[in-house]
Amino acid sequence: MSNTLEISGLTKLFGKFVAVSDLNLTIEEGQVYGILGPNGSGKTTTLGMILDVVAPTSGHYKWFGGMSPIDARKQIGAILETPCFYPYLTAVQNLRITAHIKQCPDSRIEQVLEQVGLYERKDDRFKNYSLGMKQRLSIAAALLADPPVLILDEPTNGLDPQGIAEIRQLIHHIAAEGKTIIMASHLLDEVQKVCTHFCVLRRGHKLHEGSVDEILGETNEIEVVAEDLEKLEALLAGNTHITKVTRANGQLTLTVTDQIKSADINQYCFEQGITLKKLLTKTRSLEQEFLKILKEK
Ligand SMILES: Nc1ncnc2c1ncn2[C@@H]1O[C@H](COP(=O)(O)OP(=O)(O)OP(=O)(O)O)[C@@H](O)[C@H]1O
Repeated sequence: MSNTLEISGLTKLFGKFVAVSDLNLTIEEGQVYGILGPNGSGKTTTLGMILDVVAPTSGHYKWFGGMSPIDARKQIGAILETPCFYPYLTAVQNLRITAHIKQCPDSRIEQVLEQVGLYERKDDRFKNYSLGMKQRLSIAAALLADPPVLILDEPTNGLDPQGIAEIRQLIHHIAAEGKTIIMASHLLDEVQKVCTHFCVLRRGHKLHEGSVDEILGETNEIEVVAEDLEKLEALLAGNTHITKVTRANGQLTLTVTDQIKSADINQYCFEQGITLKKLLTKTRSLEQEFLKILKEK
C-alpha cells in the first residue's frame, strides 16, 4: 500500500494558543482513517491544514508521495462545513452548478446521486430534504470529480439515528470502492463502526494511533449463565484456568487465562453435568480503550 498522506511535525498556533502540536501521521491508501478527539482538540484545524486552507505554523505534509498542492487538491473531495446549496433548486440543479465549478461532466450528476441513494429524490428541492439527505447531497458533491480521497468533518453531526446509520453505510460503500477516507469525529462509537485506523488527539497532541481491529478484539472475560448458578459458581471456582469469578445480575463473569477459551468452558461444564444457557466472550469497546489511553497519558 502506498502512502496517501504523510504529516510530519505539523503545528498550528493561534497567537500563543497551541491548536495542533508536532503532529506526525501516515495515512495509507484505502484506509478509513478517523481523527478522534473531544471538541477543541484540533481535528478541524488539522483537516484545514492538510487541505491548504489553514497555514501551518511549522511542519509539513505530503500528499501522494509529494504531489504539488494544486494537483493534490484535485484528488480530494472534502466537506469541512455544510456546503451552500440553493434551497429552491433541486438536487440535480444544485449539482449542475458544482459540476460546472469543478469542471466535471454533467453525466457524473446522476451517478453520484445514485451512489448516495438520492436518485429517486433528485428532482426535489433542496429545502425539502431532511438533514441526512442534505448531508448525503454534500457527499455527492464531493464525489463529483471521482476523487480517490474523501475528507469529512464530523459527518453525522446533528443527524437522527436513521440519518447516522445511512451516512455510516454510505461511508462503508465508498470505502469498499477503494477510496481513502479521512474523517474527524468526537464519537468513539462512530470511529469504531466506520474506521479501519484512527488517532486520538487531545489539546492538539496525538495520544495514540493504530488500527481499530488491533485495539478491539476479545478480552479474557467470559460471561456464563446456567439454571443453577450456585452449582456453576462452585464448579468454575475450582478451575485452575479461571482466575476470578464474579457473580452479579444473574450471571457469572469469569476472568480466564490465555490457556482456556469459551469452547473449553462449555465442554468442561457439560462434562460436569451443567448445561450453559449463556456463554459470551466479552469484546473490548473503543470507549474502554479510549478511557484507558486518556488515563495512561
Ligand atoms: N481561527 C482561530 N483563532 C483562534 N483559535 C482558534 C481558531 N480556530 C480554532 N481555534 C482554537 O483551536 C482549538 C482547536 O480547534 P478545532 O476546531 O481544530 O478543534 P476540533 O477538535 O475540530 O473541535 P470541534 O469538534 O469543536 O470543531 C480550539 O480551542 C479552537 O477554539
